[in-house]
Amino acid sequence: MLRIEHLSKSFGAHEVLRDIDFTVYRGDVISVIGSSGSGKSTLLRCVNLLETPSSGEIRFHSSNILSPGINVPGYRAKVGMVFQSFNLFDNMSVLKNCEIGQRKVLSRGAEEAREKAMHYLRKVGMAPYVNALPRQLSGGQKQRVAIARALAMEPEVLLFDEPTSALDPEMVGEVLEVMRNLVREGMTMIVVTHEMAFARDVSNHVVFMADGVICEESDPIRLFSAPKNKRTQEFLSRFLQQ
Ligand SMILES: Nc1ncnc2c1ncn2[C@@H]1O[C@H](COP(=O)(O)OP(=O)(O)OP(=O)(O)O)[C@@H](O)[C@H]1O
Repeated sequence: MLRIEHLSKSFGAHEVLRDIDFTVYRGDVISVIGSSGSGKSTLLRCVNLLETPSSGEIRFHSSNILSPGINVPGYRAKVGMVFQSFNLFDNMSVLKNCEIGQRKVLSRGAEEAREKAMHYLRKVGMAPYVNALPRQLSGGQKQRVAIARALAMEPEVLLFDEPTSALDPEMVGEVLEVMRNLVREGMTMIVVTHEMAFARDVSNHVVFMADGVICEESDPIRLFSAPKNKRTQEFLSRFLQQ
């Protein structure tokens, strides 16, 4: 459903992504791992069009979404994103946060938007907090609201950019549990993560990046038990020592 072809991205003279190619099939759960600064977040931001690639193509159901005239909000509704820092609207209640995108981008009526918002807030266990403001919530609760907000758009693919990195350790589990439930339901996901256990146990495909290129990719069993690339081996052995 999503194909990235020869994607490169530079910030000035700094080439951050180089000739990235990969394909996402329906139901895939792809973890993107690699050291800090290897380009993982930039890759996800390019897929979501928060950054404009310097070259290459992104095909979603065979249309090139980098062509002029593409409906960017419409595309982002189908390819949703969950950020490390939640990106909730601070002045809006939990419910409003989950309704606003549906109203503005999908032109859903008030009642339908409310129903969908409630449905997905229940799914992530946040229905009791509909009237709360984000500042009244813990980090784990904020992230669960952010996931409900993305789900309320009923996307075909969800992109997660280090969804647990900003959380206190005791809150990581509740967010990973919500993500595991989505995987069980067949959600297609790309997850940039430092959670190696999630990458190994939950995804069906793992992409290892270093210095803006994909060094190695495979199913998690092979990648974690017998990495072929020297940089993958070094990266994983550092993690195993921790
Ligand atoms: N807007 C920007 N302007 C200039 N350089 C940027 C910008 N965004 C990212 N970079 C640079 O691109 C490189 C890759 O950053 P990116 O955040 O994609 O890496 P990452 O693998 O996600 O790292 P981390 O795991 O620490 O989040 C870094 O050197 C970073 O400084």
